[in-house]
Order: sequence, then C-alpha cells, then structure tokens
Amino acid sequence: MDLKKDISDHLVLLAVIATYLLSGGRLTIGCSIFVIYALVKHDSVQDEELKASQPLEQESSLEKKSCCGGKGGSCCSSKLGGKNGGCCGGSCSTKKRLGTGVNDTVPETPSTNDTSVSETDFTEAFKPLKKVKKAPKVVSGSKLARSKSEPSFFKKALTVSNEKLTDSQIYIFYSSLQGAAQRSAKAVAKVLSEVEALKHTPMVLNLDDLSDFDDYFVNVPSLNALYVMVLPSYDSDSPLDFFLQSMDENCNDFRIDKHALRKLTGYAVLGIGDSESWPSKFCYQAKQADLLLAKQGGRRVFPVGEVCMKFGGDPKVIEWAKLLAETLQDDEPILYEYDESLETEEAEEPLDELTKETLIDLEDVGKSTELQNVNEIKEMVAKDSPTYKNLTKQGYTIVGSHSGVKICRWTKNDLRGRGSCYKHSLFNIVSSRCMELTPSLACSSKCVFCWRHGTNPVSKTWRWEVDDPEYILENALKGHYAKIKQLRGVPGVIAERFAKAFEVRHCALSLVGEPIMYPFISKFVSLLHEKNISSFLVCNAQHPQPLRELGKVTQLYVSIDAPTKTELKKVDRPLYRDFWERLMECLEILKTSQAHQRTVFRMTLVKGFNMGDVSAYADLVQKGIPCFIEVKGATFCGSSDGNGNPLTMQNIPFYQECVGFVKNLSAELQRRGLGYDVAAEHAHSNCILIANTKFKVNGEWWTHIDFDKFFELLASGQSFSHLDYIAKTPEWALFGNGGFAPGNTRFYKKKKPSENKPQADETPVSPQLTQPIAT
Ligand SMILES: Cc1cc2nc3c(=O)[nH]c(=O)nc-3n(C[C@H](O)[C@H](O)[C@H](O)COP(=O)(O)O)c2cc1C
Ligand code: SF4
Repeated sequence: MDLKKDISDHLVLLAVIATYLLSGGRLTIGCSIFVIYALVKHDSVQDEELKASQPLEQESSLEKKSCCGGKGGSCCSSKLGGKNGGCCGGSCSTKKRLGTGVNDTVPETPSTNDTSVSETDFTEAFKPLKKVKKAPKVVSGSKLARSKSEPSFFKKALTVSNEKLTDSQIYIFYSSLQGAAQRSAKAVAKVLSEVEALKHTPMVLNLDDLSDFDDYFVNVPSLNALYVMVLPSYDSDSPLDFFLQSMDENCNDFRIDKHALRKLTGYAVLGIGDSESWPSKFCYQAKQADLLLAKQGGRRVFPVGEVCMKFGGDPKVIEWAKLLAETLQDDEPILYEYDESLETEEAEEPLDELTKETLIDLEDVGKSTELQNVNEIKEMVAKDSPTYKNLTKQGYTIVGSHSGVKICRWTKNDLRGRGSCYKHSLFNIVSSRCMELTPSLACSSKCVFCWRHGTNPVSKTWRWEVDDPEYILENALKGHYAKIKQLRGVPGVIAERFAKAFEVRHCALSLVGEPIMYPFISKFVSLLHEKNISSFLVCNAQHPQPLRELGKVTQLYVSIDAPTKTELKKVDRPLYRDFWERLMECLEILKTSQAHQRTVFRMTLVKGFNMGDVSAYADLVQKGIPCFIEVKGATFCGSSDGNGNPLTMQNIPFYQECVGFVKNLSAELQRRGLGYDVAAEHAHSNCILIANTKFKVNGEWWTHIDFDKFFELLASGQSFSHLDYIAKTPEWALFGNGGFAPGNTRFYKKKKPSENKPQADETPVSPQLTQPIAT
C-alpha cells in the first residue's frame, strides 16, 4: 500500500517537471499548485479512511491477545470450530464480561454476531469451571442435613470450649496384647495423677475387659468424663479391631445418638507402635480411634501422640503425658474444629451426574483412608500375631487362620488308662478317640468362665478370611495326630488305645470360640460324618440364623449360662445388644425346626453369678424342651488379674452344691409336668445329667449314643430323630454311682478328692485348678 503511494507521488513530481520544461513559466506554476492541492486532498482522504478503519483492527488485535495470551494464537481459530465452542468465543468473551484488565479497554457493545456466538459457548464451556468449584460441595450435603436436624447449640459445642479440664474425671483406656500399652497407660495415669489441680484421680481401664463398650462409648459414665486412649496398632487381628469396628458401627447405627461423645469434656489418643517395621501403618489404629471419637462428637483436647516403642519409647510416652498434663491446666479455651469430611451423609437434593462425580471424588479425599480401613479383612489369627503365639504356647495347634485343635487332658488320661471325661459317662464318647476342634477361634461372647484369657478375637459376625472346610478337617486331623504321636513316650500309655487314637471317632466342636460362626459349619459337619466321625457341636445361642440352617449333627448343644437377661449379661458378657432375644429365638428353634436333633442345654454353674433362680431356668427348659440338661460346675482358669476373667476360687461350686442345684431344677420341672429327671453323672468333673424321660425306656436310662446306628441312619438318607440312635446307660454312669468307667485306674494327684463322698465343706477337685476340663 505505501509503495503504491510512493510511486504515484513520484509520477506526479515527474509530470510537474516535464510540464515546466515544455511550457516554461506560469502554466507550470499553476499546474503545480493544482497538483499539490490534489496531493494534499488525497492524503487527508486517506487519513480519514485510515482513522475510520483503525478501531476495529484494534479490537480484533486485543481479542487475539486476551485469548491466546502467549500460548499461541492458533488455539483461537482451532477451538472456535471445536466442540467446546472454543476458547476465543468462550473464555475471551467471559473475560470481557467479568471485566478483566484486558477487557477494560474494550468497547461495551461488541459486534452483535460475535457476541451471540460467545454467549452460547460461554455456557457450555463453564462446566469444567463448575467442577473446579466443587470444593464447597464436600460438606454441603452433610451441612444441609445437619443444619436441619441439629439444634444450633451443637455447632457451638463443637467450636470453642472453655471447660475446666482439671475438673474432669479422667478415664485412661488401653488395649494391649503384649503389655506395652498397659505399661504406657499406667505411666500416663501416674503423670496425670501428679497434677495438683486435678479434682479426681484418673482411672485406668482395659478396653478388652469391658463387658459392654456401650457403657462408655454410647453412654458416658459422667458428664465431666475425659477419655485418654492408649492404643497399640496391629496389622493382624487384635482385640482392638473389635473395638474400632463397634465404634464404626455406632456411627452408622440409627438407634444410637450420632454424637454421643459430645457429652465428654474431651479426649486424647496416644498411639504406640513400631515405625521401623510398619512404616506405612505406624500407629494407624490409634489414628482411626481418634477419628472415630471425633466422628461421634468427641472433642480432641490434645493432638494424637505417635510413639515408636521399638527403641525405648517409654520416655516419649511420659513426654506426651506431661504435655497433656500441661494442656489440662491451661485456662485458654480450646478451639474444637470438627472435621466435616468425616461425615458421609448423602446430599438431600438430587444431583446431576457431574456433581455426583464431584462428591465421590471429594468424599474419597475427605473420608480419611484411616477410617476406610476400619473394616479391612484380615486373617483371624495370623502366624506372626501375638494371639498365635499365645495360643500355641497354651498347646493349641492353629489350623489355617481361624481354626484350632488341642489335645485335652482327658485324652491323655484315657490313653494312660486313667479314665475318660464326663462325656463318656453321660453319652459314650471315648476321650482317647475324641478330637477337640474349633473352626472359629473367635467368639461373640466374653464369658467370665472362659479360659480364652481375653486374647482371642471377638466379633458379632464373621469378619475374617475364610478357610475351606476340607482344608480345615485334613489339617486338624494332621495336627491332632501329631500331638497324639508325641504322647508315645508318656509313661503308662496303653499300646492298644494309642493305636486306636489314630482313628478319631468323635469331634467336639467347642474348645474355644463359637464354631457356628464359621460360615461353612454344616458342610464341615457333613465332612466329619463322611469319615464316620460323630459331631458334638456347642453353640452359645447367639446366632439363630445358622442354627436354623444347620444340618444333622450327632448332638447339638446350646449353652445356657444364666436364666435371666440381667444375669446372662453379667456371666456371658455378650457382644450383641439383643442377646436375650437371640437366646429366645435359639430356644424356639430347638423346640421346632431342630427338634429332630439330640439337643442338650449346657449349664455352667458359677457361684455368685448364676446358681440362684431355678424357676427361671425351668422357664428356659420349657421354652426349648431339650433332650438333656448337662449341668457342670465352672472350672477355675487362673487369676482374674489381667485376663479379663473376674472369677476366683470362691466362684467355683462344690460338687454337692451342683447336685443340690440339679435336684431343685429337676423337681421344678416335674412340678410343671415336664418329664425330666436326674439320669447320670461324672462326679470327678462336677458334672450331672438331667434327661427327658423319653430316654427312660422300661424304667432304664438310655442316654448313651449308638454311633454305628447313627451313621447307618445317615447313610440311609432317611429322616430320623434323636430316639433312633440311643444306647443304654451303663450302671457305673448312672446318677449316684460316680460315673467312673471300669477298666480304668483312678489316679489321685495329691490328696484323695472327696467328690464321691460328698460333704458340705469339701474343696473342689485339684485338677480343676490347673486345666480346663474337656468341653
Ligand atoms: C504382629 C504384629 C503386628 C504389628 N503391626 C503394627 C502396625 O501395623 N503398626 C504399628 O505401628 N505397629 C505395629 N506393631 C507393633 C506394636 O503396635 C507395638 O509392638 C506395640 O507396642 C504393641 O503394644 P502392646 O504390647 O500393648 O500389644 C505390630 C506388632 C506385631 C507383633
Ligand atoms: S461361648 Fe465359649 S468360647 Fe465363647 S466366651 Fe463363652 S466359654 Fe468362651
């Protein structure tokens, strides 16, 4: 354009010079004036044209700058035709509208066509921005729900408090497998007790001994309670798993106040662990506990402590306790910040797809991974766990990850010709051919007389990896036979009995734990029967569903440890809140759908706990109509200290007391017109049998089992009942005759026990003091 102008200018100049040379003088001057005027005019027109065209160019150049902003203008043109409507049409116009610095210079009304395109693109292109804005939605659902359901004081309670923490009653809870947490809890208690301003002496409680977590973690013992939790972490199953699981369930149980722990003045958690061996899981369960306490409304008064115990962590524990002690005395209000991301409620409003996506993303972030792992599936008894070591030390052979076998002392006794257990007298089970097994070392009760010493896993439902029934049976037999083999050198072992012991005929499914919890219990029992091994299944009457579904067993026991709801809670310390209803349902099942089975009520008598109300026991018998009632005095399993077992020798009934109880119960049943009477005994084990009189044939008791007949009936495939495989009770086993089988030699350890010559003040038989009696 400029070059053209230059050429035309030069042509005009040449024309003027030529005219001057040809026409001389005046004409040339006149022409020159005309030409100069024409040139000036031409320039001014060009300038005006240029001025008129300039704003539009300026606008377009600004748009390009604002859009491409340095990352290359190509995106503008390419995205204009793209699916998002383009960054030019979208974000450039957006910026204009939002009044960014660049657009301050841009005219207010852009060209109409361009604007309409921009606005369409703007709406579509905003979706990603919506996603960016997702952060507030993490809590919007829960906030919404809470603001509707919670009174306003609640939020306030969760923000700032100026409670005087030294007025609190401090409860120091611990859970310990190997003793470090117990030691640390005591150390923390000592440090806190030294705080002069503290009004109440701190109390130390073992979580694993609590009969009911609800007493502390649904209800609180006092309104000034402050909890300090001293917790180890185990990547294998430990008692703490059940505590954490219960806390997690409480958070989601609509029957429970969701923020029950706001009633506490506060809480603090001290985690102990091993950062070197478990770096990624260091103190992870303490952190889980901390979050769960917060989730239930608890206010953290001090940060979670994380102490590695591997290399002398005890001074660090003291350090943490001292800092906590200082905090308790500090008058400054504490800001209690509630972590709203712990909430998992759904938003009430329907959500569009993108918003849903957003919520999921953020919940994943917000819902701490620590909490997600509370219900992680573990092995029930992992090989490297303290529970494994503890059980193997007690003589258990652990099979797979949740089953166990153990040779009972009666098996040894019988191999040596010293007599079988009470099951021989009562039902014809020979101890040397009996295998004691449990397919579930875990239990749903914490009975006061249990010899599990508080270390076995507890749970209401199965929450572990599951082994095959075939695998369990094969390896249980291997384990049992390996233990039998070890007895070959024991003095007095009878060669014939020893040889037969390698062909198990009976399996007592009890030992410890709750066998019916094992998900394949019926299959397991039928595998036993395939090998001509009879089955004696003991259950704790807390699992009606599997009881109802159970296939044929040789004898089915239900433990009846107390006659009333209050006493049952005290004796069995069941984990279920509806434990009584569960028991009632199980009794109903025995009377109806499982009435074909040989059913037995097992009663374990504990003096001072469950020996009072004979009439209430009779109510239960009336409800379940069992074939037999087996009454046995509890066995002393060691001191109460540290193992959760509160029993002392004072709670172990004498044989005569058991006899008195049995006679009273039998009389009460007869008074009600129920056909029961005392049938057999094994005085040596403090054990007496009451039987339904349908087992009295022509005036003789038939409480024994004809095992051959049982397997014959099973093989026939026909349905049959408990009366189809009975055998006559031998004379020596009848009540009044002691129950010691002939062909055996009675062996007295220290002094001759007096159970066969009962006296009012006799002492219990000595073997009971050391080892549990076969179940
Ligand atoms: C089988 C086993 C698993 C463990 N797993 C963890 C773990 O996951 N995280 C951790 O921090 N410590 C772990 N520890 C270390 C214990 O938490 C630590 O030894 C603690 O002091 C034990 O407390 P206690 O003696 O009261 O049971 C584990 C220890 C054992 C024996
Ligand atoms: S039911 Fe048996 S295994 Fe379970 S706690 Fe009671 S006695 Fe122990």
